[in-house]
Amino acid sequence: SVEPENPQYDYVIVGGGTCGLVLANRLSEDSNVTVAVIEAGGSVFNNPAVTSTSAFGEAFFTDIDYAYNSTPQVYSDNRTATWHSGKALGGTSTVNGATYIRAEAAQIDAWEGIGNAGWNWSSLWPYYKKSEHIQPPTPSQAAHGITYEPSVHGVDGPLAVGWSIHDAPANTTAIIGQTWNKLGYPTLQDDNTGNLRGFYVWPRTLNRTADIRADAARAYYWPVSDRENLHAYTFTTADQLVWDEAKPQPYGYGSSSPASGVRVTASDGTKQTIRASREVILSAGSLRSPVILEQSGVGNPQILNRHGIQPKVALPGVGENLQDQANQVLAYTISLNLSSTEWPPFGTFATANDLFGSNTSAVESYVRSQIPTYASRIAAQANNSTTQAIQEKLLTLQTDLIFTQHVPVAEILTAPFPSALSIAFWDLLPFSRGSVHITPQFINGSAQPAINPNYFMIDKDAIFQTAIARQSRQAARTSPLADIAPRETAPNTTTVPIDASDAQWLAWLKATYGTNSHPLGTCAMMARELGGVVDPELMVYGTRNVRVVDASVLPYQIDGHLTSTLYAVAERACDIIRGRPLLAPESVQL
Ligand SMILES: Cc1cc2nc3c(=O)[nH]c(=O)nc-3n(C[C@H](O)[C@H](O)[C@H](O)COP(=O)(O)OP(=O)(O)OC[C@H]3O[C@@H](n4cnc5c(N)ncnc54)[C@H](O)[C@@H]3O)c2cc1C
Repeated sequence: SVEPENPQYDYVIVGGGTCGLVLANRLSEDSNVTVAVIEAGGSVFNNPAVTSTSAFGEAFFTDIDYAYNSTPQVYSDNRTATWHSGKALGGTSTVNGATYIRAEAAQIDAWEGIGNAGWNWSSLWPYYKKSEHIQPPTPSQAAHGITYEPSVHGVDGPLAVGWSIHDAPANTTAIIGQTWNKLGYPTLQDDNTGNLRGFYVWPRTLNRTADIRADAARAYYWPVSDRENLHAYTFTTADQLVWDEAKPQPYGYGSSSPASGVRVTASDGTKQTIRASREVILSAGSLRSPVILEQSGVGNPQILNRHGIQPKVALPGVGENLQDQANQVLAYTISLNLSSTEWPPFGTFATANDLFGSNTSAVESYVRSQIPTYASRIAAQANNSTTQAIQEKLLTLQTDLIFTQHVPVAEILTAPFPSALSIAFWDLLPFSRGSVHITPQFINGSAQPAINPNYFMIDKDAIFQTAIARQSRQAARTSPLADIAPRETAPNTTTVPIDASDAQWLAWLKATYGTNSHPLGTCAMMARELGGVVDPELMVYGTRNVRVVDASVLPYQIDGHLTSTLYAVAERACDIIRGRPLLAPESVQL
């Protein structure tokens, strides 16, 4: 079909990914409004690397994966890390591990304290449920040790959540669960209650009956794709926002005229402007939404001026505050004959007390004493976008969550495969901060943006990662797991001896980490004076009709995995945008 030149819609959504398609669906529920989605990728509806529930990793480095590279990491041997990221309708939900685990309640409650009135666990809770429909464990899965708590799940949302028909054999659930119980971790009835400490067999975003991945497109887009008021521009890249210069800047200096649309490039190189009569909403993900803002003149004037971009809104937090977790894997031979073809869904969440035991207060004292140093180090690398005092406030909040509220700090996945056992783990709440920004090469289309997570910049992260590695190894050396995993092959006890020092562990950790693929924080929802980019209504400060709704708005790392929380945030954002009454907060009673 022939597109009208410079077509106009009420809402233009940039990025048809995990959050973008929630917006596309909910905003177009109102047949009186028109909605456009601009998506750089295409449909993966029939792509087996996406649809198969056993294909994790098969889409990596294909044409639906951006496969971003970080800059050389100066605090860890100058290695670069590869960040997979979906380029398709459905975004990263089409290539991810599909794990469905919500955040820890106290972390979401803490959002309110940094300028986000109305955002807390109780107010997000009904939106977690609104997005989900749970498929209870089958009798056979229940016999394999899978449990759940019906009252905490949604029953009629678009997103299918459940356990795969290829679930791991019964004996491994018992072996792994008993091992973690022996180490003091309870087995949870359900890990989606907001209290994560313990061992659990987690559900995934999949349709069990059809045995197919439930990505954002399958859940939110395809069921409504024939709506006449919804149009997806696929294989189309958004370059920058267009401002209506004829209209006044509402807030004087440092604010913009309204955005009137988005300049896009189609796959054949044709450029056009898709006009927005109400709003432009960026949902291009943590690594792209901030650079689209920068290309549109919203960001740190020092950076914009360096690239010859006229600043429209001075917002130094754009692209800063990037946080990701470092992921590591211990490997063992296995003496069981397993037939499972799945990634076995066994997770353990550990608190600082679990990791440090009687040494916890000493670790807490050390971390608290170092906050000024950590804060000054973060401020020094942040392009003059923040101060030591601001970072001290933000790090103190995180420290309180860890040591006062006892939120889990480690996620450990114990995964028996037919040929090996792996134990993957990560520090959930790193203090290191980095950035993503435009470069001349990115602007001329020849390279990716500059992505620098600064892994291990802060020694707290090294201390925690080392303790988590030790705890993971201890699990492998505890029966009954020790009986089926007789020999460690990575790192092995020669490289990292059983009584290895912190320095020996750290050398191995820095040489082998990979990204955990959970980047966030680069358009943080936070008070503007703290470096925030969007307000509690997800509106970009200094603009009047540009919002961001994607992982970049999460202000700091959370427990669990991101999509469950992102679907909930996007659902709540839709009610905000539509001006509808928000769902009533609910407290979780168990
Ligand atoms: C390997 C991997 C495994 C993961 N495993 C899990 C897991 O098991 N469970 C979990 O909950 N989370 C997991 N995550 C994290 C989670 O999938 C992401 O955090 C989440 O999907 C991000 O959603 P988003 O809406 O922010 O961005 P995305 O879903 O990435 O959507 C952004 C969209 O914007 C498009 N886009 C970008 N730039 C432009 C542009 N200029 N013009 C037009 N379109 C553009 C992209 O193509 C993409 O479709 C994983 C992530 C990865 C990479």
